[in-house]
Amino acid sequence: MKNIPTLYEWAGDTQTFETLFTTFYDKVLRDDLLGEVFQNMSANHVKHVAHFVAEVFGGDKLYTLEDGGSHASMISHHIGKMLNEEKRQRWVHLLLQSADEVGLKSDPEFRSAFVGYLEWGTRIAVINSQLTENPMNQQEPMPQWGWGETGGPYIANAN
Ligand code: HEM
Repeated sequence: MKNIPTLYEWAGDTQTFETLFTTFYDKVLRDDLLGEVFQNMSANHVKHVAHFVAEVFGGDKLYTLEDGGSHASMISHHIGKMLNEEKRQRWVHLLLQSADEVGLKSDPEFRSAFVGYLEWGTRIAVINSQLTENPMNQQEPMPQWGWGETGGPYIANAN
């Protein structure tokens, strides 16, 4: 097939991601397990995470060019947070619930790629949250996610 859209194009636009994460963090802040974890999040948190994921999915570079973020700065937000599997699973669960609620594209291929990214990203977040220092170089490029990824096993300090 020619002209395969990026995950971002298939999902919609920046507003799609902002709506998704607005609904998600509404749930997170009311959640018995995650509410406390995010109680001090910044006013821009929702927008930043939406922009980060949209950029990873092939959208405009809003996180790196407008929000002043980088892959390393995203990682730094998780360092020392001591996240665990229970919290990770709740995070994924609430995001998938939000995806259905806001009517995110639900075809099997898109959702497979979406869940694949969430599994990857959240597991990296938990691993990094056990560290006391950010292992990532500021120059590291943003990750990119497409319709079928990973390319090999986990290598410590590579993410
Ligand atoms: C695909 C997975 C994930 C992505 C893309 C992601 C992305 C981000 C980004 C971009 C920020 C910085 C936001 C800002 O600039 O204000 C951030 C902060 C944070 N994330 Fe994540 N995250 C992921 C998974 C998780 C998970 C699973 C948890 C917890 C269960 C988590 C907990 C946090 C916390 C506690 C912060 C800092 C909040 C604060 O400022 O107080 N993240 N994340």
